[in-house]
Amino acid sequence: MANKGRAEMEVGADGVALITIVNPPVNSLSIDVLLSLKDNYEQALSRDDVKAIVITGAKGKFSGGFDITAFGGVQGGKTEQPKIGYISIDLLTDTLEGARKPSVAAIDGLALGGGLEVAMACHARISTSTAQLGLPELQLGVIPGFGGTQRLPRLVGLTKGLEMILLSKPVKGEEAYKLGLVDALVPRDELVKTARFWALEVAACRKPWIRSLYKTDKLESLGDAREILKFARAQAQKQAANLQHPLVCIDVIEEGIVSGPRAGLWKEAHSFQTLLLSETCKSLIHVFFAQRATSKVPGITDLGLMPRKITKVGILGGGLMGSGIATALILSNYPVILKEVNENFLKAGIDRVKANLQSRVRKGKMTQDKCERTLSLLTGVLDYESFKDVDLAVIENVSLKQQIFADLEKCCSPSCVLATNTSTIDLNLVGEKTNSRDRIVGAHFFSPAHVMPLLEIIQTRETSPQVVVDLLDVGKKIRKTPIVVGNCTGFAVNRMFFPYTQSALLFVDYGLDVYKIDRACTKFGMPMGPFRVADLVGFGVAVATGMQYLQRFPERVYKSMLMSIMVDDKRTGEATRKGFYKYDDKRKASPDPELMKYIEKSRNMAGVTPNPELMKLPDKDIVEMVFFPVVNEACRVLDEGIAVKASDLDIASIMGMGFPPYRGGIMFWADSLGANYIFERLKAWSKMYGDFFKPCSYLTERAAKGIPLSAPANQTRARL
Ligand SMILES: C[C@H](O)CC(=O)SCCNC(=O)CCNC(=O)[C@H](O)C(C)(C)COP(=O)(O)OP(=O)(O)OC[C@H]1O[C@@H](n2cnc3c(N)ncnc32)[C@H](O)[C@@H]1OP(=O)(O)O
Repeated sequence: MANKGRAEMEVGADGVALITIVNPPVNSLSIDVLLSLKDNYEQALSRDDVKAIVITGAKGKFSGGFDITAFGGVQGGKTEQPKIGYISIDLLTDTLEGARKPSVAAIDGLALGGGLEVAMACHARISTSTAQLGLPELQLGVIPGFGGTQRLPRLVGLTKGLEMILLSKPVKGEEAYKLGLVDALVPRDELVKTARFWALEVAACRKPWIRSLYKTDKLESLGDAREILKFARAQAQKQAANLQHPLVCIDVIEEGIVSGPRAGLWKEAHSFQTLLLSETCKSLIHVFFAQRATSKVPGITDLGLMPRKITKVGILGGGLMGSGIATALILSNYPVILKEVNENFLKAGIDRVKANLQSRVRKGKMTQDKCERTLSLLTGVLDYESFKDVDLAVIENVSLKQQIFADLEKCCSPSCVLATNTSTIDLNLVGEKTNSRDRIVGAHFFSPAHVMPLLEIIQTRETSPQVVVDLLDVGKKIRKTPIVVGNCTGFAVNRMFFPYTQSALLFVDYGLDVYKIDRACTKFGMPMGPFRVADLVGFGVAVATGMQYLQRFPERVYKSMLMSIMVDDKRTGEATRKGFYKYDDKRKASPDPELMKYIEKSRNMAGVTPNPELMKLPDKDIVEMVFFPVVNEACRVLDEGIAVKASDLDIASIMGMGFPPYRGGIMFWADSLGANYIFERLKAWSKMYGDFFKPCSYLTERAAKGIPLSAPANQTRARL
């Protein structure tokens, strides 16, 4: 097999060996790179003409960390791994940090995970101000495994070290310098030169020769350290009660503080190995690659098309979504023209954008000055005059979309992409009165649009691949994760979301408690249960969406009357302070005993007698009852070719519905339980509760053949 990357060494006349990590695109540390690093080191240490060593990464990136592609091989038992502790102790600690010749890391671009750990094993670090330094391993379900749990707290202090590791939060060079993580900041073109000089100065004992593993000046006293660790444990459990690895990480850090850094290194190495094989790690690695795979769309991104440059965006409608989209765009430096129908609406739209930016200023995410510069990218207009030179026009939920598209066709340049933000509307209808159907595309943002990370890009049969490529590029620039889907009622995310609420409503009619369902879902890892979400979104939207589904899929909609009954009583969710929960002045939700009267009415209307046995169900069953219909619908979405691949639905469920990422997304989770198990349960429920649960043909077939739900189907009738 071809080598996966290498480290290259060049010895200069100054006596410095420059070792460069070369493994595009992010110079990840594959086993090949690490072994080659070791070879180079041994050579540098044995050569008389080498006085000091500088490590850097090729093409302006130090290293993106351990090679994540190798995780899968290890988990599947296919890749042989070096023995435990070989990299972190033998190589980085004993060979590199313990060497008789000093090493300096020259950091530009990124030093993440194992990359930063290599740098921390060096005796000094020089960085550019824009470099990103961090230990994001927890995001992947593991802990730093090359000494990071020991060295980072010793370099930046325990509190900051814990924050960076537990939140997987990198810092920029500037902050790293203030924290003492790097020793000097220099411009990019002076980086290697300064590092060489620094390394020679260390060798000549004119600059400190620091082994970070044994630094203690930044560490708190044992008593204080224990308090800090106790607080960190409580926080970690509060944030994600189902996750073990943050707690393991804190234990490993504690071991180093209590029993010394070498004991800490050993505990780290063993824990890393165990966590690597955990379900959480497997799920999170899957999510890492699935997220990157969403922008690889067969038949679109493999045609060699380059995204066209979008220099200006026009937005029609400055309501909640329009203003959110405008905010997202100007935050990424796109000039935006916002059109409204009258002065009042326009002012309200611009004020919303201002409020969105001000909220960032208040949270310390943006300076007032930057806020004003960003806002200057927004222009409000009342006519189409300035639309002549826009490259992308986004239409918010305005009535008369057809007319608007016909108008736009006349005003905009013939190459302008015409995008509509919609959650349900049929795109074919929207473009009916134009000759521009090839440049009409859906851009479904999730509210609040400047915060939520997902962007559904909806393609009709006529949308050109170029237009999709253009929108994928804009999506990436405004830091959204895009998924490309076909045109249908609800597209991918809402198609999956609908059965989630439906199933919950059905089981309330049959005797389950609203709050018990919500609790089971949040314990499973959802940020909110289906009823709390309905309160947040407002019943108006939920009831209207329900009607659309009823029209489109009458055979599998459960007609619960509960929400309509509550709407009749002006009880429509959080906005009215009363929904499934009641809300106090601070919008804190609490269960409302009054709810029972609506539930009883709903049960009467449905003609069902509640079954008290349902209240005895364990949380696991409730979760399955709520989510298996979602799996069933996800299977239909795949089968119909609305989504191209199962992993896109994993990302859609995580980013659009809040499905816990550490379960890998809806399809990945379903496969962990097995198609047959899901099929059997749905079949049993469909006998008891009706066709809402009836397993679809895709699920039935895969269950019968024992094929995983996410395995690609050769014969998928792609609608894209
Ligand atoms: C023992 C150690 O402690 C354990 C570890 O080090 S675990 C690894 C820790 N490192 C990380 O978690 C960093 C993960 N990577 C990232 O966050 C981001 O990729 C990044 C910030 C490095 C770059 O982001 P960005 O420029 O947006 O590019 P992005 O699309 O994400 O990545 C570019 C490519 O590099 C790949 N890549 C990124 N990091 C990688 C890694 N550590 N290993 C292998 N491949 C990696 C991506 O899969 C992608 O491949 P593709 O082009 O085939 O899809």
